[in-house]
Amino acid sequence: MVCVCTYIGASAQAVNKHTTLQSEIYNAMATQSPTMAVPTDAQLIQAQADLWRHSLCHLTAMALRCAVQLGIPTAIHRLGGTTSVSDLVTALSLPQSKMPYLGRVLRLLATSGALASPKEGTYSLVPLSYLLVDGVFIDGEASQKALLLSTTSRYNIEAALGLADWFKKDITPPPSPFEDVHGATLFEESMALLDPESDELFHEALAAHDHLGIGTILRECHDLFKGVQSLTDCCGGDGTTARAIVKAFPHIKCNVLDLPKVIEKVPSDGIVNYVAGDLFHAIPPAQVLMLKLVLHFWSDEDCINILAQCKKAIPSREMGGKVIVIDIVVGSSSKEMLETQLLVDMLMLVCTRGRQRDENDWSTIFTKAGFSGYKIVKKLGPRGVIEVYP
Ligand SMILES: C[S@+](CC[C@H](N)C(=O)[O-])C[C@H]1O[C@@H](n2cnc3c(N)ncnc32)[C@H](O)[C@@H]1O
Repeated sequence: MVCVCTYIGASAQAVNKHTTLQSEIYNAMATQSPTMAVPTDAQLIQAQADLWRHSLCHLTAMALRCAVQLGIPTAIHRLGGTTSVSDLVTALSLPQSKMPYLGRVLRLLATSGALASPKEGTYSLVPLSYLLVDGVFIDGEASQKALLLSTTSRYNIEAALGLADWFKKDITPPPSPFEDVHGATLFEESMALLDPESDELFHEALAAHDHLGIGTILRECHDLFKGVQSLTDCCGGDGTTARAIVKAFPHIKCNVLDLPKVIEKVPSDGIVNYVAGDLFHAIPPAQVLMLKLVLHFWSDEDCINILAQCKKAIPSREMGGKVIVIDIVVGSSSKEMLETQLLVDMLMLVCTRGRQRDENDWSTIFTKAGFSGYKIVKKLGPRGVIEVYP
């Protein structure tokens, strides 16, 4: 690294006009950041390009949102999986005059990996965009359209725009930036009162997010359920996960615990036993409890309280007692995967009071809740499947 002072000193010795100008620029930078090494010309050009990318990447999300709102993934699917821009314009009944503009949106989406472009001017689905096709079915309804539309909704964007103001306020316990900006809490009555349509979209998005992947877990972590006689899925909603478990392991007796307002809307199915309650107060006992995509929604203190309730509801480790936690475990050798995990953590920061945790965080919480040990059984993409032992 070249120290600022040395660099400026060297520039000052040069005599031509160009270097004098450069020296002035470097001097101005050095005044602002005396410890930062002055970037070279190549670094400056790269830094400017990187800055453009960082400050404009929300437009990739907006381009994807626009594609979903126009029904592009579904249209490509119906056209056989690959299509030209002109066929897409016709299929979507868009004005022909918009064809060049649509081509530019599709080009960005292909470059960012949301579509593929097998040859110039043609576009096809990739697994990501396949998840945005209407009615796509993989181990159940798998379309993630609602998730995309909710994370890019004006409510989420406005909450993120309020982040700097939120940091300056000293309120204990802090509301989320979402609550601070909108005066309503995601997934609660206040949001339904503020905007029933968006509240419905947020719930649809949550269900889409939570339901995708149980089939993979059951296939990849078969041993997790070996010898299990009974299981309570805590915060199991409408029982989608529990029914999938019973389908794969018919001998397991499954309970689903959720709030009364959720359970009263679930028709009994003769497959799963639905229990209305609050996991902070009492959990229906079982050999194994499952907390799938639950704890990231809560603070560390709440997680410890929830896990302490779990411990009361299971038998000893020798009797097969355990809690299965399925949640993000932050940390990956892939920069892209780590960035994904941290972006989801930012989503939690902006919209909820929860957070994503690394292995160290998880270990601390398990110990504080009185558990004797844990094992990360499998990492599935950004998530980990963890067994926690009493
Ligand atoms: C994100 S979690 C559900 C994730 C779910 N386990 C899955 O993987 O599909 C949301 C659920 O937690 C439920 N819930 C929230 N607070 C609860 C509480 N105190 N006791 C029981 N259920 C609760 C909500 O009603 C909602 O159904």
